[in-house]
Amino acid sequence: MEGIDHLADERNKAEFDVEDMKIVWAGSRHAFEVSDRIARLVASDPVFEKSNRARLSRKELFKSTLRKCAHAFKRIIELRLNEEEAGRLRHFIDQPAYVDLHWGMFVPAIKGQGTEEQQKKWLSLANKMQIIGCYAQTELGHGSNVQGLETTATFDPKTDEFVIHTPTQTASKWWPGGLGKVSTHAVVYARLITNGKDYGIHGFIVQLRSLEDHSPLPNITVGDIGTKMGNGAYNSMDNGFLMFDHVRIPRDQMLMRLSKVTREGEYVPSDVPKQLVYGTMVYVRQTIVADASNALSRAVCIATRYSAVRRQFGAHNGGIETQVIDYKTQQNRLFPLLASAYAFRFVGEWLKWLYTDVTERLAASDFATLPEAHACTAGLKSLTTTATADGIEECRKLCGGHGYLWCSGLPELFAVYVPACTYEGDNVVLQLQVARFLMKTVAQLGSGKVPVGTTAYMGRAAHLLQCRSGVQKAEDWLNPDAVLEAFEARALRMAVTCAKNLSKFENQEQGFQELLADLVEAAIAHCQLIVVSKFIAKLEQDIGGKGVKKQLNNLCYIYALYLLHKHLGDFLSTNCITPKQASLANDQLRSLYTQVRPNAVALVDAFNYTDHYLNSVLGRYDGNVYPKLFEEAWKDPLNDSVVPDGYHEYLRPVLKQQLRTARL
Ligand SMILES: CCCCCCCCCCCCCCCC(=O)SCCNC(=O)CCNC(=O)[C@H](O)C(C)(C)COP(=O)(O)OP(=O)(O)OC[C@H]1O[C@@H](n2cnc3c(N)ncnc32)[C@H](O)[C@@H]1OP(=O)(O)O
Ligand SMILES: Cc1cc2nc3c(=O)[nH]c(=O)nc-3n(C[C@H](O)[C@H](O)[C@H](O)COP(=O)(O)OP(=O)(O)OC[C@H]3O[C@@H](n4cnc5c(N)ncnc54)[C@H](O)[C@@H]3O)c2cc1C
Repeated sequence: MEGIDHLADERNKAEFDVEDMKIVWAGSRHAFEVSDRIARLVASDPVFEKSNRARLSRKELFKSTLRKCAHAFKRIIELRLNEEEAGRLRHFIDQPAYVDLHWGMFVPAIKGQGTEEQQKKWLSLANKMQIIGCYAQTELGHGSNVQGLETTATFDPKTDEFVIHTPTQTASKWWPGGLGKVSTHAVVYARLITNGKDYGIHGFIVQLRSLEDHSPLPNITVGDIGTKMGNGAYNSMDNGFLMFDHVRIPRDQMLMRLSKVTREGEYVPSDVPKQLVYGTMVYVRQTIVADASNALSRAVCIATRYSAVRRQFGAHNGGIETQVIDYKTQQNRLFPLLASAYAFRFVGEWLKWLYTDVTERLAASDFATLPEAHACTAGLKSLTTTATADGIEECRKLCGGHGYLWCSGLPELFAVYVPACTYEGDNVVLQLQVARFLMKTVAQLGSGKVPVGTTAYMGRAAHLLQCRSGVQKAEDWLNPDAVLEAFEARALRMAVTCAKNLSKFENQEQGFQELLADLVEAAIAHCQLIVVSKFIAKLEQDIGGKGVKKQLNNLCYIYALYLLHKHLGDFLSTNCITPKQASLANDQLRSLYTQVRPNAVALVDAFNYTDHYLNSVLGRYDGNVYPKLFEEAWKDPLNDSVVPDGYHEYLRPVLKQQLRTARL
């Protein structure tokens, strides 16, 4: 059956041009061409083979990760890949590794917080990987509460050095990726103390290991924190612990772009907002949002192809059974995830734009949009990673029993992805940042200050607080204004209710703590509005290609109406819509599922994933699932022998015992 496309019928049904959709998904023809070329390069290189990852011991997995990283670096140099191509190469190799933190956090931290001189010195080493760095912020005792970190950096004016110290066990750095076994350097976040005064958290570049033999430098204790969830999965990463015993570093290894300590030990605060010390997190949260659509689309691609291959029930007189993708329940679970993958793609594109914009403004000393950029990156990181982690697990269930096999690709994808709900900010803690931002915005509504950007809708409070949806028939829910108004009214009303409840407390902070759960829900409503509005904005762009826009339109309204259905309680209790209108939204949703159905396989083909990248028997491009499941089963080490190891010691005696008992 090799070579036959079992999904050909599905592909023939498509009502749009997949090649054009591939360009939309990639963001541009250029981005598509780069991704396509690099994905094939990775897939054809045996060093990047990954189908046996689950069977490797932790040590073997880690060593093979080092090999892949070294080989990737060699290929980048040999092929003279530029930054974009190198990034795609790492992406398609698809194995969490120290390089993610080196390129993803260490380098950006120095770029964002180092002076020009510091950048020149450290980036020239880091860019050539003559040093390898990580981002050492979290401690055993504190992760979310960054202000609560305990590691100290005390200035010693006698020697012009900082003394980095771990005063307690809970002050040990704990979690940084790449720290455990690889990094030679770290950006360490510590409390800056000079002249006996504590100036709070600042970043310092600290060398951890010898560049000659890789042994830890004196007074540094460092190691791996242990095995994490799942076979293979995130265990290729050496998340580490780190303790300092009065380790000395030169003063100029404090990252001094924002604030400085002089030779005399005087602290010179920055004239820019001190929150910029959190800048690396804003950057990484933005990349995590862009990455959410990768992970979700991957799971959806597997579940969609397999749902078209899999048949259950419905056969009459020995005829062919029903493809499970034809069941409305399957569609109701799968298609909103397909729509979410596209929605997150477009909101990720927009967030990248927002980040670039705020970076340019900051460079020109315009800090006005920083709070919004923080709220958007925090809130969307939280929203998209939660939905993606839940979505991957849903895709596993959509694949029935076979989804639970490692070779479906879904268990490992889930185990690799799910910590995204925690790292770079716990998802609840991050929504509370959005809630604080919303409460501030609501409080300013009467002050004449006009809300802008993603909170501009709050400026129309007079209308949005009292409007009633004008939807009268199912098709009215395809009107962007009707959808936006419902989402805006819901978000605003939830935020205003929280603000009103807050005002009942004499102590605002105490009130905030009391209302945490409601505040998180209001923040989520605001973030969902952002995603819906950016999808609608995408549709207003000039999108060419046969039938492409129609498909995107369907997906956009599936995303919005599915959210409306899922959060119906919010929409009804805030009186934004009536039960009748909710029922019309459901009718429309069912109709959209019917329209998407013939296009579903082509819509996941548009992700342009290679079989290597998917690493899934169920998600194979050719749909040839069953023979390949057998092939994988035969490869399992348990099938190396017909009679298992341990039979003579542990099975035979039991069986014999039972036999004797049975005869009695
Ligand atoms: C191919 C490539 C694909 C890439 C694909 C992805 C790759 C990705 C691989 C990932 C691999 C794992 C990488 C994990 C790497 C870690 O996990 S690194 C560690 C990350 N740690 C965290 O995120 C900690 C979370 N905690 C925090 O961010 C902060 O402490 C909190 C929660 C925001 C609280 O801050 P706080 O200063 O204690 O308190 P708060 O009063 O709330 O804030 C003070 C002010 O600062 C503002 N503020 C707070 N944070 C910020 C900020 N970040 N910016 C601006 N302003 C801020 C607040 O709004 C507030 O403003 P005002 O109201 O005063 O005006
Ligand atoms: C795979 C992985 C990789 C990581 N990589 C790095 C790295 O490279 N560098 C690094 O420095 N760190 C790294 N981290 C650490 C990560 O950033 C932290 O774990 C994360 O910020 C969450 O902090 P925490 O562990 O202290 O959670 P906690 O804050 O202890 O959270 C525990 C619970 O308390 C709740 N909670 C906490 N505070 C509040 C509050 N104010 N209000 C309401 N609820 C609250 C949370 O919602 C959560 O349910 C990594 C973590 C993981 C899992």
